[in-house]
Amino acid sequence: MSTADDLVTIWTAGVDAVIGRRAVCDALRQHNVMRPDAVIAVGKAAASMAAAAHDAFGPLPMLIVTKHGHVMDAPQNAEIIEAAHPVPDAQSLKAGARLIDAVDNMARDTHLLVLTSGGASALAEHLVDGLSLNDLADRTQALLASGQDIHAMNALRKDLSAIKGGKLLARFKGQRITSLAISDVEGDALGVIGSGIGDAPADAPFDFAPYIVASNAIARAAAADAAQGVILSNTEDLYDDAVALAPRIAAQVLAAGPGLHIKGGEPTVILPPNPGKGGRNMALALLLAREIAGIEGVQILVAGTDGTDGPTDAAGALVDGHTWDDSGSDALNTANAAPWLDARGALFRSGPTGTNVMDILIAKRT
Ligand SMILES: Nc1ncnc2c1ncn2[C@@H]1O[C@H](COP(=O)(O)OP(=O)(O)OP(=O)(O)O)[C@@H](O)[C@H]1O
Ligand SMILES: O=C(O)[C@H](O)CO
Repeated sequence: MSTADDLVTIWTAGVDAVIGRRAVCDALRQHNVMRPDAVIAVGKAAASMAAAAHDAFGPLPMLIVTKHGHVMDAPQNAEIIEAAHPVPDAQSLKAGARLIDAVDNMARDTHLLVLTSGGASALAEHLVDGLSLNDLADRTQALLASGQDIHAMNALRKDLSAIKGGKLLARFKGQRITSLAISDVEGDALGVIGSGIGDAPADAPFDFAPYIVASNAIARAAAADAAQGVILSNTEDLYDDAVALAPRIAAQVLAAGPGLHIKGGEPTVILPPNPGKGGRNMALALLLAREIAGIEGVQILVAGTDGTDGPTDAAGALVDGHTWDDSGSDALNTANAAPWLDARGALFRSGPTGTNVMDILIAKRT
């Protein structure tokens, strides 16, 4: 097996350990979750998470809200709304209205199972008074280009929303909510994942049982287990601007001997006006390619665990000492890493994965 295959194999082992269907299936068993009366699933992993509920309990009233193209595992009886990501569209508002309608109409003895995963912030929305869809789309575009981290972005999103930050579940008049979430945020807080669409207000009158069922840490541990080589580091420290991260990561890898480094998190990027095509993983990969240019025996894979990096069809990229040439500077300045990396065979396409635990980087030095 080539080194490139090794990195993809290790990354894939990490992602496989946190697939929605598997994570929810394990959690339902571990926490002895009783059969719910209804299921609401929102996020990029919603279909996969909902499939586990169907596996465990059979057909149930189910509403799934997910990103276009991420419906592969959805149970047949489920109502499915596909919406845009990362910038909300009219479908996101349709999803928000349906979620409100569904929760409002639940009977007093209802046990509701809520399944949340990353992407939910964009995929479902009900606007506060005075805000239009265009306003929301413009504000979201500006936020995404600003280089702010997800905690800062979602604090703002909660203020603009009538369903985020516990507001959807505050409407519930039933008996019990079990809320299972796959975390794609630093610190794994339910109130931040999907801007807290699966969270309940502190004074909720119903029984509320929240659990985080998958995370970046779990995926990285599984990746480390699957690796043959020596693991030199396994850390969740990809939380900075990609421009600042690249030299730090390269220095760490080059200073260490042969072996593997695994990193998790979510780098940020500041986009120029009218950016080209790319994502934060591709931007980081391109910057790393420049750092390791001409050096033999180093390979780095960095990719989003949901299978899509920014508005592209690839998860990320795999670079080595031969990837970089000076035309890469232009791709960096115009945020156009996707076509540049694609032309060099460096893009990594996994397809939608059924999970979303931020990004994973694997660096190998031989
Ligand atoms: N041309 C580009 N080059 C680099 N990064 C880009 C480009 N276009 C968009 N991005 C970045 O892609 C990010 C959105 O990525 P993506 O669609 O993978 O969502 P995400 O952050 O994983 O979403 P969520 O957290 O909601 O699941 C934004 O932070 C944005 O800055
Ligand atoms: O949807 C969101 O808000 C992000 O993916 C974080 O969960």
